[in-house]
Amino acid sequence: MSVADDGESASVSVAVTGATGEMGRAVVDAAADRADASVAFAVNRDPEEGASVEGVPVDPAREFDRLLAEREPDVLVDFTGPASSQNYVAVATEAGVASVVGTTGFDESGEEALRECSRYAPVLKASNFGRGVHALRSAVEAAVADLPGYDVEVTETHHNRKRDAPSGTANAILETIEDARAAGSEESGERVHGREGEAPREAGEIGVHARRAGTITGEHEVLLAGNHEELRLTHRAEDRGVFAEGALDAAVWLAGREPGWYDFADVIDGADGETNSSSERGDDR
Ligand SMILES: NC(=O)C1=CN([C@@H]2O[C@H](COP(=O)(O)OP(=O)(O)OC[C@H]3O[C@@H](n4cnc5c(N)ncnc54)[C@H](OP(=O)(O)O)[C@@H]3O)[C@@H](O)[C@H]2O)C=CC1
Ligand SMILES: O=C(O)C1=N[C@H](C(=O)O)C[C@H](O)C1
Repeated sequence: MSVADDGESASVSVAVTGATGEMGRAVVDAAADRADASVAFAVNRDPEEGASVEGVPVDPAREFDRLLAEREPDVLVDFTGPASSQNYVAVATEAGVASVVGTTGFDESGEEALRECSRYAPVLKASNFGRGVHALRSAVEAAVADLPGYDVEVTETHHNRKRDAPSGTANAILETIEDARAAGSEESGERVHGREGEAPREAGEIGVHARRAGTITGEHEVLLAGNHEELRLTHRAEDRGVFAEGALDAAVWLAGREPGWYDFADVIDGADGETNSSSERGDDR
């Protein structure tokens, strides 16, 4: 962390991986307009010679260890893929650098590998850095508690390049629904992914639908229906800058914390330095 003349913390420096991807670009772009965060360096798997984003050179990923040692960033910000994310976080942890992970689509062993790193350095992982999604999950929690027995269907819609389904955010919302039902002693049935053929709805099941089309940034809808009425709670991201700003807020919050496992809820709710404090809302793959 660089220090201003008056002794106040001035700017958290971040290493950006996947820098020529959609989110990597958005993070570099957002950092350029902030006083509290700056880019220490940016890498991508195999950038073209002389590649840059917003004037920041993009180095090849094979230089990652060297750049960590030379530039000493405070925090890694990673939006790549599950396999590369695990590698980047492991190397950053080894160097004593905190990690903010926005990548989604981890399986259980990938998630476990990240959690193992969080024993040695701070790791903050969130499937969605939109503040509105945090509010959506709170609203879903309240609605499920107030409407026991209502049918619930979750639908997410994303651009046609997205690899994982359902989205990490949809999985987090599903956890929220199941936790809220459990808290109210309501039984949750299976998650049913799409429907085909003879497939009548069972009581308690949660329908899950993933749509992929065009350049849609990201939309999540939770439909609750029963008692001849319906409630639809929807979040729509209009621009990836929303996620990038949230990830940088998380990086600024995470810098200098104790090793531990953190969530974006900790940033928004202002948890102060607890280790392994998050996860009250369950898994956030
Ligand atoms: N938490 C949140 O708020 C958000 C999370 N996401 C998640 O972030 C991730 C990235 O999304 P997005 O930016 O749209 O995707 P892109 O495909 O646009 O970018 C991914 C980047 O990661 C790199 N990458 C992928 N796999 C590897 C690998 N095995 N080794 C090295 N580099 C790799 C790609 O390199 P190359 O160009 O060589 O393929 C690319 O630069 C996804 O998991 C997505 O779900 C997205 C938006 C918001
Ligand atoms: O891949 C994306 O684009 C997004 N992925 C995240 C997810 O899987 O939930 C968040 C956001 O919806 C955009």
